[in-house]
Amino acid sequence: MTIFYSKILLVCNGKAGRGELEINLMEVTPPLLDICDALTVHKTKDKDDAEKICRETGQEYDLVVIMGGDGTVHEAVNGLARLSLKPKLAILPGGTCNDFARSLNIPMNMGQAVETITASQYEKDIDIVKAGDRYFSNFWGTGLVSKTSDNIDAGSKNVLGRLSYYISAFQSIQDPELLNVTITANGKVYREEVVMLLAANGRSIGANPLPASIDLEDGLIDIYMVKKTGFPLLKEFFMIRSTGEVSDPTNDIIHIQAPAADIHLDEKEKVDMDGELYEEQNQTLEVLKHHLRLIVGEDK
Ligand SMILES: Nc1ncnc2c1ncn2[C@@H]1O[C@H](COP(=O)(O)OP(=O)(O)OP(=O)(O)O)[C@@H](O)[C@H]1O
Repeated sequence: MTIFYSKILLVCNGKAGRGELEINLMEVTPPLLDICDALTVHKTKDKDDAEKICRETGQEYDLVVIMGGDGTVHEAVNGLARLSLKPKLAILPGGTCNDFARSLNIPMNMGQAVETITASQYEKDIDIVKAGDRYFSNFWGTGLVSKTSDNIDAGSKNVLGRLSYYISAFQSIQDPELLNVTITANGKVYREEVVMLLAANGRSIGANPLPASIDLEDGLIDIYMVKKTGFPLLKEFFMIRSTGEVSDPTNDIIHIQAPAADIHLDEKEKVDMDGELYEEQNQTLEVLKHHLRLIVGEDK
């Protein structure tokens, strides 16, 4: 049964992906027009534009569709998460990695992706994580994760696409820096020296599947503290395997699940949230259970 919308806002990132904006627009606008009274298309002119339009006008729409990559989705989530009346959200994979779209089982083919909206078969109320005064839908990471994103230059990302993530990861892996972290979660305190700290809500990073136990609807964030001795395992996980499973009999990667966590880093560090870089030292993460309603693809 097709749902009919009164007003749809389509926000597209003109700079995302491989410059295929016009082709993509021609593919997605006719089917979207078929399921609504009015379709507004907003092409971002600059960074932060998607966040601003979602925050300022999101309440006027019953569906917001983001056609862009994880950075544009991150902006939209930050614009919509703080609204009292939140529209439904749909993602069309117009970026390079499209990790959040992958986490939602949205097809990577644009024509098939728009069908997830027009067929309106599957929807989920998914968790969003509040991190200080920002929000993320997919992941928060520091150490190797943020170094990896820092090393990606826009040019190589466009040419090589997802491959550049592996190359960049490999480069930063020559010299893994150690971070001292203190995490308070579930009434316990963890003090660890790590090469990477990852808090995951979604199930994909750099187009790599993460462990299948991560769930977007469970009200919990999955935190991985990767010690130096866990580094070979991490490398194997990201570069060789792609099954989305991690086995760690030696406890070199500590995994906890919690509804909230206080993170203290001994020094201010670059933090990657959904592929966007921030600088943080103390950060409180709080899961907002079922905070946004998303159109999703069929469960695999
Ligand atoms: N019109 C614009 N001009 C400049 N920057 C923009 C514009 N619109 C969005 N941005 C920014 O461009 C960055 C990259 O966009 P986005 O993440 O959507 O694509 P991508 O990097 O190719 O995809 P992915 O993150 O999935 O690999 C984001 O930080 C976003 O905020």
